[in-house]
Amino acid sequence: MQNRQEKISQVVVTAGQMRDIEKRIFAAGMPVVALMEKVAGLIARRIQEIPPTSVKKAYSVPLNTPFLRESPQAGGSRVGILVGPGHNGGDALVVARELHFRGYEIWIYSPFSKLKELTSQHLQYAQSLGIPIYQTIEQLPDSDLLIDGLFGFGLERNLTDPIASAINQLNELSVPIYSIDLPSGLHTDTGEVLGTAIRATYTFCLGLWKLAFFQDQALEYLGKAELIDFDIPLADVEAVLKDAPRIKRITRATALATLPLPRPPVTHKYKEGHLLLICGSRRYAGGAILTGLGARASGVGMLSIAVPESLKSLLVSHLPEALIVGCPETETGAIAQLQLPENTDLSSFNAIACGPGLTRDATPIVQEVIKSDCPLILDADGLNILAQMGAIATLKKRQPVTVLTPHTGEFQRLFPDVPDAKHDRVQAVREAATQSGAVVLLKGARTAIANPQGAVWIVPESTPALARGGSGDVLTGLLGGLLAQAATKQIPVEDIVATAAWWHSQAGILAAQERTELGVDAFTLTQYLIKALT
Ligand SMILES: NC(=O)C1=CN([C@@H]2O[C@H](COP(=O)(O)OP(=O)(O)OC[C@H]3O[C@@H](n4cnc5c(N)ncnc54)[C@H](O)[C@@H]3O)[C@@H](O)[C@H]2O)[C@@H](O)CC1
Ligand SMILES: [K+]
Repeated sequence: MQNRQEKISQVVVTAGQMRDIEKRIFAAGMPVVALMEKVAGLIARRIQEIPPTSVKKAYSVPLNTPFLRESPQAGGSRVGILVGPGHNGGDALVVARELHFRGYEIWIYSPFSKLKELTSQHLQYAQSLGIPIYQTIEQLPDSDLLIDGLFGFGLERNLTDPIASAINQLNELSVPIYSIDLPSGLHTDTGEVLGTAIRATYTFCLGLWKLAFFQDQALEYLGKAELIDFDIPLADVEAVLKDAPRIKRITRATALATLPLPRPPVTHKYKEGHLLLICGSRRYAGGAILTGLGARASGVGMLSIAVPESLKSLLVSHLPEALIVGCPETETGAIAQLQLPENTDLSSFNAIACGPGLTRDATPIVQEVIKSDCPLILDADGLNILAQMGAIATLKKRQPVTVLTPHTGEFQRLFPDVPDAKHDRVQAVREAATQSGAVVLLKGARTAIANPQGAVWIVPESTPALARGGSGDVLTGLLGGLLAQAATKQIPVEDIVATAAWWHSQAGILAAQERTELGVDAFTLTQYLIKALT
């Protein structure tokens, strides 16, 4: 049984779902006022706890900046509170009041003339405490920290002046900004910037993770993100999400539970999966090695690698444990024909991963594996060839599992008619999967994986260190190895794909921590895969 915290940390909601969950809580009797007190109290506490060194823009704040002390000296810590018209502004005003009583020097920026009732009451009380309130940006005194409570999930249209230009000016100050719920100006679901948006140093996401936190276009605005769990009952979450296809964050606990560990005490190599990699060409020999090393790290029982004949000895020297199948090659050095060992055909394998380094000259090979009845992963040139064949029509004819692992460019070539790959990556990957019947993994800063029923997994953390040639080849091998091992188990394919993507990201994160973001070449990455689990 997963505990509540683990379950809550997996959930990702849209603004509409969050509103419905909130409605249930209020309908059950929780007073709105009490919930705001509770949530804002938690935020105020976190603001006092966060050490300045963990803050991205900390260079703009001297390390001993007093505003972050538990008990700041009176007059030493200046916090500006940005207040919007809705309950996001109400949260910010409760934070203002709490920090005021903790000895911080507070001022309030409240540019809206019409506020929701509760927000207006909090503003009135703040004023009665003598906290200065300003309506225009020009009046604002200096501060050491800004708290952004302009808009939360209630933002529904583009920001316009004067608030848009005020946000632009606030972003220019070299002062850290902590956003409440999400940086004001971001669309809660797509993460799009609605006119302009606060560039936060830190964001306190309230209650449940909102979808924007996992959309690539939002990342540079979010800063460091943290979930403030305010005890939303799981029953309310379940009641609202019930039949809707879920969007989930893959956590360490889920990924580890999906890995084929521990192994049964009595087993043999073929029981632990037989993977066939089809990869490489004279031009791209390294891709085949990296794919093989990714597969090696998966622990797969048997690994066969089909490459052009002229690459055979190279592959043997790098992967002595693998069965290297040298194939006849074209004049250009691509695989011309799959020449599998005697008594073996494509159905002998538990999974096939096909694509890295093939070149488009291997088109007949890709056509052949698509016709096979073996679970299949297509990557790189495998995807480009599939795109030429017409991805959706081709995949619809295929019965067994297919996994596609495109980056954004490949995705657009595969699914030219799926709208919005730039506007909303999560929606795009979901449509691609439902239309094609494949499990689709869309690579990015936040990789998203969808199954044909529309369920989505998101890899919640990664590193730009992985934006490097060959790192995708490693993922393909790793994923192939896990898929082959899962062949006899009842694990949903998308769980395996998400686990592979999570593992790949974790290895990148660990390698970048030890070697900087410049030190994570694809070969080095393969050396961190096992380390990331231990
Ligand atoms: N979901 C929950 O259970 C809780 C929510 N709380 C807070 O409540 C927030 C949501 O509150 P609201 O629904 O009041 O929404 P917001 O506070 O996000 O703002 C909505 C207000 O902004 C106005 N508005 C929207 N777009 C605008 C634009 N482009 N220009 C100018 N005005 C615009 C709307 O008319 C409305 O008055 C959350 O983000 C969170 O901070 C917390 O107080 C407590 C718990
Ligand atoms: K906000």
